[in-house]
Order: sequence, then structure tokens, then C-alpha cells
Amino acid sequence: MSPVLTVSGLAKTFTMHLRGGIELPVIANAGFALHAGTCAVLGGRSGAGKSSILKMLYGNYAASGGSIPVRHRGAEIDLASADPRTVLDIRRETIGYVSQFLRVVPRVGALDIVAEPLVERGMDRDEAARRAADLLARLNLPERLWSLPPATFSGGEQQRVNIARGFITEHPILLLDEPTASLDAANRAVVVEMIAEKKRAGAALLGIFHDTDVRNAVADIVIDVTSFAPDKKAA
Ligand SMILES: Nc1ncnc2c1ncn2[C@@H]1O[C@H](COP(=O)(O)OP(=O)(O)OP(=O)(O)O)[C@@H](O)[C@H]1O
Repeated sequence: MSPVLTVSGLAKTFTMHLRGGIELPVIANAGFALHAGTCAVLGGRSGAGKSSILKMLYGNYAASGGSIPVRHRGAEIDLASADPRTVLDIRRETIGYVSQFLRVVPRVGALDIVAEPLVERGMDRDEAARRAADLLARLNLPERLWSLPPATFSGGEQQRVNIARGFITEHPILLLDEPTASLDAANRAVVVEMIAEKKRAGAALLGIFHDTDVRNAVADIVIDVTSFAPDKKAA
């Protein structure tokens, strides 16, 4: 089957404007493809550029070179050169992202934070809340916390709210930046099962997982980011 997203000749060099314009090449000539129903994992040593690749695929970082053709609304669009409005539309319809940390919205309760992406897409508020409750219960977030804003939650509680919010939509591509980093073994197992369900539903996932057990449980392929280093001798 043809890939849903391809990375071709992708490069990233950071320019340190406050340091006299020093250039820091991090990635050169990265290439791989994501397929529906599979989970690919970015591997390689700390600092190799795993997060930077994920951020370029979500449009948070601009690519310094290369292309990222993605299947979006039935057409192929190059994410690397797409205008900001198109990037936002791709995020809405095609590419979801679970970051490591929850961006807390003041005064909005956990259940509403999780339900919000569905309400934004036009779903009835009660139905969206029901689905959000299902996910929070599955992730063992105590019900007494559901109406509270997550600002004071523990790291693992915030991470579970974030996971629920990222998994509640049906994006065909889902990027995962260490979604299990702050979780205990029981909740890691829940997330592993949720990833397996996404695969069965036909999503293409790309993630960073430092936990070896989680990685082994979810990965169909491991992409060695160290092999994309600009100077392989330094890698
Ligand atoms: N915004 C930025 N500005 C300057 N340098 C950056 C920026 N983001 C990342 N880098 C640099 O790029 C390199 C790769 O960082 P990145 O976070 O992508 O690595 P990683 O493989 O995800 O690392 P880790 O496994 O430790 O999280 C690092 O040397 C980092 O300092």
C-alpha cells in the first residue's frame, strides 16, 4: 500500500541568531515512509534529532531542506512547503500530535479539555463528554478530578489527560512524543493497548519511546535517526 506520509531528503540546521548566527546542523538527508495500520518508532542516541523530526512533521519547526508529502483530503500536499493555513488544516484533519506535556488551559476542567477536539469538529457536547469520560476512565484518572483544571495534577495525571485528548479524534496520522514517560506500568499498558487499537483502525503512528518494553510492544519498524546525522563520524 502506498505511504500516507513520506520524508524525503529532510534536513534541519538550527541558526543561533543570539550567538552570532552560528549554524548547528542536526539532520541531513532523512528519509522514511509511514504506512496505514503501522507504528514506526524513531530511535537513536539522545540529541540525534528525534524530537526535531517529529516537530518538522507537525509543522512546529520549518525544514531546512527536503520534502514531506502527506496524503491530505485525498490529495498529496508537501508539508515542508505548505503555507500556515494549510498546515493548520492538516493538523485538524490529518495529523494529530501528543506532546510530552499538557498545555494547560486556565479554568477549563480535564473532561472538557479532552472533549474539546470533538466539540470543535461539530460533535454534540454530551456525546463528546461521554467519549472523553470513557477514555479518562480507561486511563484510570480518578473521577473526582474530571471537573478540575489539570494545572495542579501530577505529571502522570496531566500526561494521561494529554493522551486522552490526542487519542479522542480519528486522525489518520498520529505523532507521539514520549507519551508514556511519566506513567506507571499499569497505565503504560493501557497506552500500548490504545496504540494497538489505533493501528487496527488503520492509523499510521510515529513515536518516540524511551521505554524499551513499550517500544518493543508497539514498534513495527525502528527508524535510526543517528544514520541521518550530518557528520556520521560525530554520531
Ligand atoms: N530550537 C532549537 N534551537 C537550537 N537547537 C536545537 C533546538 N531544538 C533542538 N536543538 C538541538 O538539536 C539537537 C537534536 O535535538 P532533539 O531534541 O531533536 O534530539 P532527540 O534525539 O529528540 O534527543 P532526546 O532523546 O535527548 O530527547 C540537539 O543537539 C539540540 O540541542
